[in-house]
Amino acid sequence: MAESTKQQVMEVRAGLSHALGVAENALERAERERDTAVAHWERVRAAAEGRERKLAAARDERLRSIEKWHATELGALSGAAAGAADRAAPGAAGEPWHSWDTTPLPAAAELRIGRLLLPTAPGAAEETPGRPWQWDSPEPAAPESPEVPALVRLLDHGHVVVRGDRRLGDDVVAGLLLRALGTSAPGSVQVIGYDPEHLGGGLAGFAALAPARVLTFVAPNGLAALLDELVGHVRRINETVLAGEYSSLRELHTATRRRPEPWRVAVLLGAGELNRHERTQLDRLLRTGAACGVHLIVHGPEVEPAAGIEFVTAAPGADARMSSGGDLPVRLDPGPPPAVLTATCRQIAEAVAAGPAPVALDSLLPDPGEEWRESSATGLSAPLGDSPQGTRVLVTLSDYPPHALIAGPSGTGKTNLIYAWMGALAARYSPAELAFYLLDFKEGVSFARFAPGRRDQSWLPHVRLVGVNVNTDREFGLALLRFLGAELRRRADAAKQHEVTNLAELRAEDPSGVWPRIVAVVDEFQVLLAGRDSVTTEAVDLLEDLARRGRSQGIHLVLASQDVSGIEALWGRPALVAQFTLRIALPRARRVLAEQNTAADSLPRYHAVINPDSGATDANQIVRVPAAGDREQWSTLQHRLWRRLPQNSPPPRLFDGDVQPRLADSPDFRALAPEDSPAPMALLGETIDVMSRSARTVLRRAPGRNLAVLGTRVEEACAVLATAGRSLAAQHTRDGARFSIACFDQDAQAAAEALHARIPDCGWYDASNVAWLLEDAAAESTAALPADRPHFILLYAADALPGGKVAGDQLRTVLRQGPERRLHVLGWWRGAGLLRDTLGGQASRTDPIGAWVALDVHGSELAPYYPGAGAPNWYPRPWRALHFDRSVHRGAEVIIPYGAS
Ligand SMILES: Nc1ncnc2c1ncn2[C@@H]1O[C@H](COP(=O)(O)OP(=O)(O)OP(=O)(O)O)[C@@H](O)[C@H]1O
Repeated sequence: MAESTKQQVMEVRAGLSHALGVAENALERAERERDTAVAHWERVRAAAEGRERKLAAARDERLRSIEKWHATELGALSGAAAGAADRAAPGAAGEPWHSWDTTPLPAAAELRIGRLLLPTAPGAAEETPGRPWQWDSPEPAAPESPEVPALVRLLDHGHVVVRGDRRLGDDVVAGLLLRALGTSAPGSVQVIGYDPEHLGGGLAGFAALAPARVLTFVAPNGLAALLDELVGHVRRINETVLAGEYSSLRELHTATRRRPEPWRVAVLLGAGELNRHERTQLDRLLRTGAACGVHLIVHGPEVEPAAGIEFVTAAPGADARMSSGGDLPVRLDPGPPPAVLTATCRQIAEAVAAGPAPVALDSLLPDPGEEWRESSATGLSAPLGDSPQGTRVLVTLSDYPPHALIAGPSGTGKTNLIYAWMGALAARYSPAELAFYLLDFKEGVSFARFAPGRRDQSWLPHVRLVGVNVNTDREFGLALLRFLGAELRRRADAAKQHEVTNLAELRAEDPSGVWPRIVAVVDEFQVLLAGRDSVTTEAVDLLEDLARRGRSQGIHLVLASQDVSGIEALWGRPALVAQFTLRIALPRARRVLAEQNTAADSLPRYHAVINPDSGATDANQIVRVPAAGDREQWSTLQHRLWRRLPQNSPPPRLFDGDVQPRLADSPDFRALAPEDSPAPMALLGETIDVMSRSARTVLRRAPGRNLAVLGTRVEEACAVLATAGRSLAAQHTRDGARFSIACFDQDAQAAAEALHARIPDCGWYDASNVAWLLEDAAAESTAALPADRPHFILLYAADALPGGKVAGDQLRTVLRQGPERRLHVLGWWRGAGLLRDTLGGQASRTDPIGAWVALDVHGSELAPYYPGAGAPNWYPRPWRALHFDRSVHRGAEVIIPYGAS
């Protein structure tokens, strides 16, 4: 190969290697530059990432703090809302149904219908990403934030209109009503239902309230009347209760703590169209009712939004709304469980039927140590209780009103009212200022507590007389009236003497005299006036006189009656009734107030209408009477007053018609002493009188001075003869009189023997030897001169005298002629006709029997032994006898034989 070629190859090679070298250098440089650029990029990117991270961290941090703040703030707000709700709706107003119970509150509360669904923080809503906020969980699981109840204002605030789903709306209405009832005192919420579609079915769960009239229904056509009535209440309350002084009952309650009117909640259900009048009245009530405690719950009729009206839209789930909650969803509570509803209604009805808790008697009394400070010179005044407005109601007896008429059906508290009144008077006036005379014609012993008894020896110091169990002894009423009549005359005489006209003046003129005002209380007085007989006639005359003239002499009558007949008994005597200007009516009392005055019809239990103006409506005062019936409470007062009495003060006279008096207790018997009086006195029994006096017949030396006891009742006949025998014996020394007893009835043997044993040297005769006695007595009776000592012959069953005509003639001789010669027969005949036989048959004269005591013998049978044409008015009754003595009596008197003593 040529050199040049070689050369050329070498040159090419050199050129190539040079070029390669250059290229390698360039590559190397380029690669370095690339590395530098990559490193730079890497740095920039790292820096960028770092920055991004920092920013994200900062953002996250910020977000977290925002969320935290939000959650805290929301929690605090819902906590505050829940707390406020608890305060606004405590107890039964807000408690869930499962733990619900009634809790009467001092003031009206807001009422829960469900709960407000508040927004919650996003952290609590993981399941629904993408939504910044969510409504809290519809499940009943406890929400994160405290539950905020949805509350509506009803009582004392406004009205509630429920719309939307009918069934859920019914639940809202039921819940609201139950909470309203459960948060107020029983009876203070009255519900009136208008349910034309379901005829009350919409409020069926509340049916238990109906008997207590806490719930009433109006008829389907009664809406207008109901609205009119409610408007009437609003007008009346505005005029007479708020009377310009308060703007609402709520304000009145806040100022005085009193609530004189109930809340009236009218529930209007159904979707009927309202007519113009109804619409106008409804609008009136919506505007003005709440201030007067008249509230509407409307679930049906359309109502325009207005202040004070809460609109609740019932819907399931979270779709319910209430107007005061804005857009916040409401989850409504279910309706109250039926068991809770019925149990509560029953409990409320029972509480209403049982009436309000009694007030204590102490509330009427002055403080201990302050008793007996008042003067009765011008009248007697004492509180009887509080009015519904909380003011004291004073009851006065004076010149006007002088007398009182009290009426109330049995069990309404008439006796209690009398006790309370007496207690209030007795604590204020001393016995020198006030005296009570008490008579109870009711069966029972209600006034007995005022007199000493076996268990309690104390008595009410003012009480001078207590008559109990006198329902068959109308004569005792008469005796009281006679006694008061005599006292009236005594006072009138004293007034004349001092030239004064009334008690106040008499007391001023005669400061040392004791002139207490007398209050005579006659319970069930109509018994006294029942019957067309001499007792009624005389009682009415006496009553009339006392009522008319007693006023100025300080004698006050208080007549009480439980039934209308009591008042009717007086009704034919307008002049008498007119004097009884103080009228007291207990619940449902009839005729005691003026005819148009119906206040007693709507009186609650333990209340009374006090009316000092003859029952005129304007003078009504309602009073809540305290409980005075409780023996404990009463005896505390009685003992307190009794201890103030001076030692040895006499107890009152207690006349108990059920108790047989004892001869040994008779003041007249105890006063007897042997004195050989020419007019020995045979006591016979106790008279029915204010003073405990013994009936007597005087066996002086005069024709007819014999005594006949007539009737078949052995025990009573023996009691009368024993009384006569013992009292006669007590008036003679051992030899001062001769006593002979003859007994022809086996049943009377023991009693006759007992008397025989009590009388010293008393002769004893029976069928075997009575002939001697009669022979002897007949001879004495026809002797020329009277005996030097009396001879009392006591014959038991004289009609069974043996010895035929001879003995009969002898006895007749003794009866006719003996008394003039100091021989007196005290005989028991077992019938009025049998006595007539002894005297000689139908045509015979009866004047040998100057005195008689009749037992179970009818008045008509006594006619022959009674002067004039008539017969005494007498219907036999156990352990009572009729006594008549020609020498002293105008009419016969009822007596009570002395019992075994
Ligand atoms: N104001 C009252 N507060 C509490 N209890 C009362 C009150 N008034 C009466 N009661 C109670 O009611 C019952 C009946 O009362 P009360 O005997 O006075 O009636 P009444 O009208 O006299 O009845 P009756 O004529 O049948 O005797 C009693 O048990 C009594 O204790």
